[in-house]
Amino acid sequence: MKSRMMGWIHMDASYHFSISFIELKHSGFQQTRAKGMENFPNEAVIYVLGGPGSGKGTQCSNIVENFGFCHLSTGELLEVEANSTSEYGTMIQEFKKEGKLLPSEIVIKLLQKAMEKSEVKGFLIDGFPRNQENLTAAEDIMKIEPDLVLYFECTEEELTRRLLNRNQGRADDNIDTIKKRLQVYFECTLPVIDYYTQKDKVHKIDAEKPVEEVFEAVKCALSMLKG
Ligand SMILES: Nc1ncnc2c1ncn2[C@@H]1O[C@H](COP(=O)(O)OP(=O)(O)OP(=O)(O)O)[C@@H](O)[C@H]1O
Ligand SMILES: O=c1ccn([C@@H]2O[C@H](COP(=O)(O)O)[C@@H](O)[C@H]2O)c(=O)[nH]1
Ligand SMILES: [Mg+2]
Repeated sequence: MKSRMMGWIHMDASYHFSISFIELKHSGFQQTRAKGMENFPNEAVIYVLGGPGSGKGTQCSNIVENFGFCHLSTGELLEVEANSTSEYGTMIQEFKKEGKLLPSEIVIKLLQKAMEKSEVKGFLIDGFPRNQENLTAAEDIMKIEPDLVLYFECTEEELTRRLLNRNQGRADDNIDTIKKRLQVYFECTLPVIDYYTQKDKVHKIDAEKPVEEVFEAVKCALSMLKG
């Protein structure tokens, strides 16, 4: 029987955190090989990073369609949580509006739950880790290490243009919040990408190109993972 130690988080109403450890039994989880996943290693973890609007979600959809990974966007997980009866709903909406990063404890709890629930054990983790605190939580609490980091590089001008034209009703796609999100990205997330570059995990992709060309580069990066 396979088991793994994972951290779990408790938070009280005044946002104080404590972490305890529970042993999660994996015996009940099916190691299903989804269609398209046959050539990838079991439990592959791919981090998908890049500025807001760089096309992370767009390319993750393409990857899922072609290769069958489980796509987990932490921004979307937070949105779902905010729209539920969660006690953190207001906090999440406020942080998103300000383009600020939520405490790692909240994000990893949602991520852990989604990973445990997924039958497909190859993960595309979109938009995480995006600061040093996230990175430490991923390594020390979740005990996950990416097999590969896809880094979508794009200019600030193009990111801003795309976000202003996205038209998906996102409350943070307005110029004031976009400026704040970009600042957080440059200050907090680029150092995370540098960290994984030092570890030789990063595959940098020119995300300024049309969607189809970006996907060709993505396929090339994924081919390095195949066993
Ligand atoms: N290569 C591309 N060229 C032009 N437009 C693109 C490209 N990739 C994505 N887009 C468009 O840019 C917008 C942002 O894309 P997407 O939502 O995939 O970005 P994201 O990185 O997930 O952003 P966020 O971090 O805000 O979630 C969408 O309207 C999408 O259709
Ligand atoms: O790991 C995360 C992911 C997201 N956030 C907050 O959500 C918004 C939107 O995220 P997208 O990935 O662009 O959808 C982001 O600006 C943060 O406020 C987070 O805190 N942590
Ligand atoms: Mg996205």
